Amino acid sequence: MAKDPVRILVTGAAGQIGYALVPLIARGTMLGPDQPVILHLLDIPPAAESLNGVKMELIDAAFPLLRGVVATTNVVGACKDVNIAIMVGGFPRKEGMERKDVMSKNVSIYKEQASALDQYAAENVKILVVANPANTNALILKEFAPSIPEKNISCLTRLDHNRALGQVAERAGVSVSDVKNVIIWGNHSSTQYPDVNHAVITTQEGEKPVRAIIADNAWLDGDFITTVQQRGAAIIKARKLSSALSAASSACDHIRDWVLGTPKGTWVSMGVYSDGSYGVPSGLIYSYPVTCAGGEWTIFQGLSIDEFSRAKLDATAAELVEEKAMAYLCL
Ligand SMILES: NC(=O)C1=CN([C@@H]2O[C@H](COP(=O)(O)OP(=O)(O)OC[C@H]3O[C@@H](n4cnc5c(N)ncnc54)[C@H](O)[C@@H]3O)[C@@H](O)[C@H]2O)C=CC1
Ligand SMILES: O=C([O-])CC(=O)C(=O)O
Repeated sequence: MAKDPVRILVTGAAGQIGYALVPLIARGTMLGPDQPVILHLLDIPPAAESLNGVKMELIDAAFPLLRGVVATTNVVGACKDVNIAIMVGGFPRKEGMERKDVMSKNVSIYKEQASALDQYAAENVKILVVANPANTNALILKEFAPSIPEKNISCLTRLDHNRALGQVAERAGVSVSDVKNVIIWGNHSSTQYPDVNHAVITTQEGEKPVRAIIADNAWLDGDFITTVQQRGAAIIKARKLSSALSAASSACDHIRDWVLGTPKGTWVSMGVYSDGSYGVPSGLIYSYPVTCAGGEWTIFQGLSIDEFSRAKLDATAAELVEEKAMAYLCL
């Protein structure tokens, strides 16, 4: 029997990530080739005409799975009955800025849109915050949407996770699909900790630790980490615009794994509400290794954390505590 369509909200849909993301959703990359979708596209009035152009192109592309497009500048109309919300709307940083430098512009958007989602979204809506500072925007959204369970609110660190997979694959000379179980800990910022200590590469002789195959701890503990931490800035420097196609693709990966489940023996990184796991203060949106099944994520427990890693997990947590205080000052 044909499935009922799922309503997916994309905010900031007239922007660069929005333009890359909506065709992926309409093609089935996010929820699979048999799942019809209705897209709800939100942007602000100055972008209304451009948003309408995106709607026209979606119609022109004749996507078989696309059962409807709502393009609006009205937050309530956009949030009505949505099952999934991808929150991209906001302002990107420019060269030379840190992501938290756009905090004052963006957190107030998340407070306002939290209320609309709280009141009008479908029960059990799953929310992914992409706009920066992503973890703190997601935390503000959580705090101002009291009826939405915290397990339904997340932020995107899958792009950092995918960047880490890409760096390891290039260095090891293997296919990216043979690398798994890297971890991004903490904030989607330059304090994030890309961790390969539990990551493996599939070889003809089975799975081998990344550290054994790459055999270059100086690189893994040095340039690898800074390359992933600074990749967003490197893209801005090169394109004069921040990452868009990779962000859109990673947002699809994030939702797909959350809804449809992670493959057996694999975890992915998601920014989720911390419960104190791995000694991280509770009450932050912190990126952890998670497995997903039945539409729910679970923090993967029991990994050993060495002294080098401990310091990095703590430093990125400390930045999130600071950002939380800064966000409340902005509101
Ligand atoms: N978490 C992650 O991995 C990544 C996050 N980002 C962040 O995603 C956000 C979007 O990036 P881009 O698409 O490149 O920016 P963009 O400037 O091209 O698009 C943003 C869109 O949001 C709209 N917007 C602004 N305020 C809004 C509001 N109140 N409601 C609805 N829409 C609103 C703008 O009109 C614009 O169309 C930025 O904050 C950027 O820093 C970007 C890349 C990766
Ligand atoms: O770096 C930025 O400002 C955009 C972003 O979040 C990323 O590419 O990871």
